[in-house]
Amino acid sequence: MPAVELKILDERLRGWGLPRYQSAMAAAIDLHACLEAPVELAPGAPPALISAGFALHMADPGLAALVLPRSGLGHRQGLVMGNLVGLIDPDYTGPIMVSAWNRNGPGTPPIRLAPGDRFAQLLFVPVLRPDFAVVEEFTAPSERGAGGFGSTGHR
Ligand SMILES: O=c1ccn([C@H]2C[C@H](O)[C@@H](COP(=O)(O)OP(=O)(O)OP(=O)(O)O)O2)c(=O)[nH]1
Ligand SMILES: [Mg+2]
Repeated sequence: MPAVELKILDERLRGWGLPRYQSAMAAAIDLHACLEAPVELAPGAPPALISAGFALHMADPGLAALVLPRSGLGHRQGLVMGNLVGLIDPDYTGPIMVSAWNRNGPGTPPIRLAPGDRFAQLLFVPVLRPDFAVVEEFTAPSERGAGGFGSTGHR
């Protein structure tokens, strides 16, 4: 696949590590928190919008990227995304931003983030963009029909 253009917006990334896969088969690249100073995310506080310090131009309608929590931080510490999943469009050329949210309940300690911390990850995904045929009735029968939301049971 052709290389995706990437612009470094924060020179500190050159020291922290340019966007890269952390292992031979890692699916996502880790994002560094491009902060000026450490921040504390208090439980229940609104998410903080933090730059990942670079911009992309995927320029391919068949491509997009998702901003996801890192499993360890999300599961153990409660650091997740305020938008749950961030979507980066292939025509977006601004800084990759991460909505960092402490999902823990009241009375728990704040989550501390320091400049350069790897605090989220970016997963590239293929995108399908079908055209739509507006119809009055669906042409083909469907075994499921309108059944959803647990209609097939639990066991
Ligand atoms: O976590 C995120 C989510 C979005 N974006 C950027 C890239 C994305 O392409 C753009 C728009 O995102 P989205 O379409 O999800 O948000 P919107 O609220 O619909 O904004 P817009 O009206 O600009 O499409 O914002 C980020 O940098 N980080
Ligand atoms: Mg949008």
